[in-house]
Amino acid sequence: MIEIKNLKKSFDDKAVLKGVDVTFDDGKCNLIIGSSGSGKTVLMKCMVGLIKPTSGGVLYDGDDFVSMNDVEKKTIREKIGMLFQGGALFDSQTVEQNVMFPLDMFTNDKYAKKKNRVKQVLERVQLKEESYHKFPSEISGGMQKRVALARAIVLNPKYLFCDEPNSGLDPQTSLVIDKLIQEITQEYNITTIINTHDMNSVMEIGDHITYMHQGEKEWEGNNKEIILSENQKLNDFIFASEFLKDAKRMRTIQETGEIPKDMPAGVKDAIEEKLNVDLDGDGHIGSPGKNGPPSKE
Ligand SMILES: Nc1ncnc2c1ncn2[C@@H]1O[C@H](COP(=O)(O)OP(=O)(O)OP(=O)(O)O)[C@@H](O)[C@H]1O
Repeated sequence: MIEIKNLKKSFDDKAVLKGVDVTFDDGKCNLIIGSSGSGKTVLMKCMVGLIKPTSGGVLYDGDDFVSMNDVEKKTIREKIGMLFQGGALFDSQTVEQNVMFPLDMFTNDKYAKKKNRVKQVLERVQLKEESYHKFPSEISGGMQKRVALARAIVLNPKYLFCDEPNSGLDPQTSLVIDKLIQEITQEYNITTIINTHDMNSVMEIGDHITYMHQGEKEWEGNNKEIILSENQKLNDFIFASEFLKDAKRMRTIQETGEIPKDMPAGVKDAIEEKLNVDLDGDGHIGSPGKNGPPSKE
């Protein structure tokens, strides 16, 4: 668990974070959303120690990272995995070498043990052995993201930070990467924080969503609550963003009664709840057995 306590950050006299309080739980995909300049990246950088906050706390399982000395901070950093925007793979190293890099840096393990661990995580992200000796330029964008994810989890992190994990990917590949991050988060009970602009991700894997607006936490909730939220700023943000296409789809559904084939299940369920109708005829409003009232048949 990571707790952010009254976190403030100013650059000169410009307040960028104005006292943020939020808790990110284990085993959950915690998404941070908000328009450009709202403070998402500064918040994430304060959490991993790349920026020193002006005041407030960042508690990793109860221990305040901000007030730790360098040795203590190192023990926390060793438990953090990071998936950078664009993947940030080393172009001149093979897939296997890229994933082995953190093991070379932070462990004294023998080569055979490291190789075995690399194989294990590459298998976990479903990368075929034939790509292990390829260079990043020789594999697709989706495969590069898998490699970057494998590298982020190779040291068994307790906390995983992902900055725009879907940037540059098509919607279908984005969904695959989202699902992979979600599965890994649940499987290893990781506290995962994802900075994203992708509303499909919000609907698919948003266990907990923090909406940032002008340096403040304006709203928090899950992917069902976000659709039903009456928060005006949040709704303005949602409808001004990529989600517009889903809003349009919603209108299409209302007008024609047809669900677009490529609509993610989470979006469909949320729209069912918003409209209070069973669009796909599965006998439920929202996801079966979990959310929403039973359909009125
Ligand atoms: N090192 C810095 N020095 C001065 N101002 C900064 C610095 N880093 C960020 N800022 C300012 O802080 C504000 C918040 O920036 P931040 O990068 O956190 O936004 P964001 O929500 O992540 O936006 P985006 O979605 O575009 O990445 C912006 O006004 C930015 O100019």
